[in-house]
Amino acid sequence: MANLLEIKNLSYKKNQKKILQDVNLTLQSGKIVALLGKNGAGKTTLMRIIAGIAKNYTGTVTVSDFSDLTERKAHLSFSDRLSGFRESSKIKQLGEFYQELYADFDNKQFEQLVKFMKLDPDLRLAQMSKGMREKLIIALSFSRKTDLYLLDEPFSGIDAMARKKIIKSIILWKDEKSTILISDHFVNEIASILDEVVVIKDKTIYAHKSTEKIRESNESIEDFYENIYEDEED
Ligand SMILES: Nc1ncnc2c1ncn2[C@@H]1O[C@H](COP(=O)(O)OP(=O)(O)OP(=O)(O)O)[C@@H](O)[C@H]1O
Repeated sequence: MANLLEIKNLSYKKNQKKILQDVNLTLQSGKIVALLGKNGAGKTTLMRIIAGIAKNYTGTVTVSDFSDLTERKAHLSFSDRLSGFRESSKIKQLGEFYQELYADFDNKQFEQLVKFMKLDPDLRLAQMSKGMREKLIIALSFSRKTDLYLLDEPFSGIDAMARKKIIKSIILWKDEKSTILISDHFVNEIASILDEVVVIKDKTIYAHKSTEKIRESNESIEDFYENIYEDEED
């Protein structure tokens, strides 16, 4: 099977401080993968590097065989908190904006996803709750037809119903060949849909295991993750 994401010997510093060191990670196509780690472990940083937003790293990052930044960006989608948009923008206007920005954006699919998420297309960003924003980010992300989806903490601070809706949409709208990397602090809420688990600890990829292997050894995914941090005190 083809490697969709390949990270080799990646290190990253910010203000002289080492944030990630010697990260190596290979993900194949068609997988749903959790990126786990406690606060400050480096999950967002790693996603920003893959997405080409954080640039001054050493090592190589390849997405669908593309390492060149422009080409790499065309083959991935990164949920970026909607920070670049005016608060007065309506949902449907964001759809139009994305359509101009990304050749692979399908506005029809966006309209369907917005409906599926029970969002009003005329709602403005300023009127939206955290959960509604997360749903919108998911709708925008999955309206692009791309190889790699990077979802940064899509479940933070949202209620159980919204979580279920997001998980359902991932299952329903995910293309067979695309790979999704989802960062979170907890794993239990997404455990059922995961193919693999990646844990960041001590500035690097501390563990990478398939959920099948974890379950084979009679361990729950949650225990597997918690055992990694067991001996640590905060
Ligand atoms: N702008 C910045 N300047 C300096 N250090 C930063 C900056 N942003 C993040 N860091 C540091 O980088 C490390 C990784 O942060 P990052 O946000 O990637 O972690 P995270 O795993 O996503 O955390 P969380 O779960 O809290 O979102 C932390 O030690 C943090 O202090």
